[in-house]
Amino acid sequence: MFLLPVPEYMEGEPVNVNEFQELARQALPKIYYDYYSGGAEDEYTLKQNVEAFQGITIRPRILVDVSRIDLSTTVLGYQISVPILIAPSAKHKWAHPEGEVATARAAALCDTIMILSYRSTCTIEEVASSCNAVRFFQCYVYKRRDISANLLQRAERCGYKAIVLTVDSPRLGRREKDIKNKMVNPQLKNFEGLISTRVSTDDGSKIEAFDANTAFDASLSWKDIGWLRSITNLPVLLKGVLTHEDAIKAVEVGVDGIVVSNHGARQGKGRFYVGIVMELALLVDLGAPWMTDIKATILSHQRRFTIQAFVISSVSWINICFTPVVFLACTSLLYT
Ligand SMILES: Cc1cc2nc3c(=O)[nH]c(=O)nc-3n(C[C@H](O)[C@H](O)[C@H](O)COP(=O)(O)O)c2cc1C
Repeated sequence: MFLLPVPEYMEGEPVNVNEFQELARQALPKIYYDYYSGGAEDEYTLKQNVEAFQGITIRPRILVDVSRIDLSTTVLGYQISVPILIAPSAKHKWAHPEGEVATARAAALCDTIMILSYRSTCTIEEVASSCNAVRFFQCYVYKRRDISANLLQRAERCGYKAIVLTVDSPRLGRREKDIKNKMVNPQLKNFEGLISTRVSTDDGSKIEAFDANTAFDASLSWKDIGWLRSITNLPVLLKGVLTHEDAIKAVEVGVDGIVVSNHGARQGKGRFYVGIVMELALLVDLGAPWMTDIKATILSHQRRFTIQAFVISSVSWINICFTPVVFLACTSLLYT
């Protein structure tokens, strides 16, 4: 009988993804741990995200030759080793001194794509020069459009391959833990000389001013995709789509892909992950922050995708526009 070799276990090493979360809780100052792990308001949607994942089961088929498994796929034509991308997440330096540069190196090592957050703690240029990972750049649109244009054009010059426009946050979520911790948003290097990003909860401002609510352009609408197209030649993905109506609109305005996401329940009460996927699954942004078995998720995702293809089969162009991919966030917190 053939037995798989058991890797030597080092005392204290995590063997399950949930253990990383506990290690992070022990290692990080509470204010940062709460920032990374928290959700908006009463965290009801966050709990729903996690529970939805726990409810997913796999319908295994037997006697299939699995001696050679190839999980590689392509996203926007870029070959990656597994259908998992690193989702944009802000402020990696709060978890590790090397910040997003280390995350980009991890992406390169795993042969996948990193989406750099607009609100990163390393600059667009630092991350670009750190390794040869394929990188996308996530952005928000500020009232000061010149600032958004500045960052997008820098990303394009630095060889980022796509723009991921996050559209689920006309106003930022009210994260109660951050409010209680009196979290202070740092001045982000990408914005130096452009705008102050430093905001604190104890500077006399109201809770609504806690984050970038004063800077975000709440009037952003479908017509502005044209504006985005006019300032960049890169493909545009929309992140934060939660209904089939909006997915269809996204295709109509000519975006190159969508990311189904409720922002990890950080920006209010978007519909939770499984509910979204039952409506449509195109690019799937995982709704649970910590997963126990990534492979199981990919398999179940593919099964759901098949179901979705059936549900939306009358809208045949959707099948050719999108690649089924699982987006994973928080990777830097776990691995840097
Ligand atoms: C600490 C943290 C920061 C995030 N920052 C951003 C961001 O700057 N821009 C963005 O579009 N999404 C951001 N997100 C949302 C993620 O891209 C992703 O949608 C979310 O984490 C859901 O995936 P998960 O539940 O597997 O973590 C952030 C998520 C976390 C946890």
